[in-house]
Amino acid sequence: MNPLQTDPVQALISDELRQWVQGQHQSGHDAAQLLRAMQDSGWSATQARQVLQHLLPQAGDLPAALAPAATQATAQRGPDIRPAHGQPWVDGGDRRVPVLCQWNTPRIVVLGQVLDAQECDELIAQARSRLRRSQTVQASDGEAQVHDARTSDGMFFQRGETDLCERIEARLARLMDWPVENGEGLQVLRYGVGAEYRPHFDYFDTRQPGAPAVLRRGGQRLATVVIYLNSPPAGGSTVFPDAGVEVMPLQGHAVFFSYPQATPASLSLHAGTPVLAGEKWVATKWVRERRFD
Ligand SMILES: O=C(O)CCC(=O)C(=O)O
Ligand SMILES: [Fe+2]
Repeated sequence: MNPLQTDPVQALISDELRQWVQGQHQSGHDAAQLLRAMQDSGWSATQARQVLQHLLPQAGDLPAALAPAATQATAQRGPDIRPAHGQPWVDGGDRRVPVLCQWNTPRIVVLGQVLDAQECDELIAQARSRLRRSQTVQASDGEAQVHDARTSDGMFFQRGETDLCERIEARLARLMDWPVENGEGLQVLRYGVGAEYRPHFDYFDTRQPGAPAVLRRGGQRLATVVIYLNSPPAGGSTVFPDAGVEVMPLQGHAVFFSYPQATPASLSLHAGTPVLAGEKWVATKWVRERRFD
């Protein structure tokens, strides 16, 4: 055991996870239902039970671990990037893409050279004149709003808007084994010195009044690919606080992560850390459950 972590269970519990468990419990979901939801998100039964027992001591004894067959039967196939037969790369259709690192819970895959330097530079050039201060989706009504948590400039391409977008989208669809039509258009972001994207989830919170409007087009988001279009001299990594993972921004590399269940138990909380020198440019692809029009 790591001598620095005196309570390994507490180390698993972020504020978001705590609030989610307590909120779900208060709104009538019992500990067994929460155990199932956490297992469906990829948690081991042992760790999920430890977390639930810590947060809901009043809930009493939890059921034994769910049989794997029970969770697998409810699990649906979603977008994923998985190298075959222990190979160090995945097939992107028009190129082999190196897999540098991968995690299972949460599912995170770090890829090298998804885009070459020329493609990165071209995408930046196509996006530059269309940048506007980035917005976030307003939870209350589904409208886009400028927000302090997100201090970048950004723009969206339509899906297939340029030959380059089409080529990148076909490559990403092949890598994720998920239809091009289920993807939102590429978003390009530029962060200057000090700009960041504070910890957030990419899925939509279905309890919010604005959710139906957002979900009507293509359903829930299931996964994200963030592609680094340049290499900032310092800062600008992508961090996953619940997974203890930090991905460094290097031109052409990318990080894929998925959240099959749209809850904090997905452990997909992530942030773009402040840029300390120069600029950071990324392209983000979000993919949905169904066709996105
Ligand atoms: O800039 C980053 O590293 C993360 C971007 C991100 O989280 C997003 O676009 O949703
Ligand atoms: Fe994000």
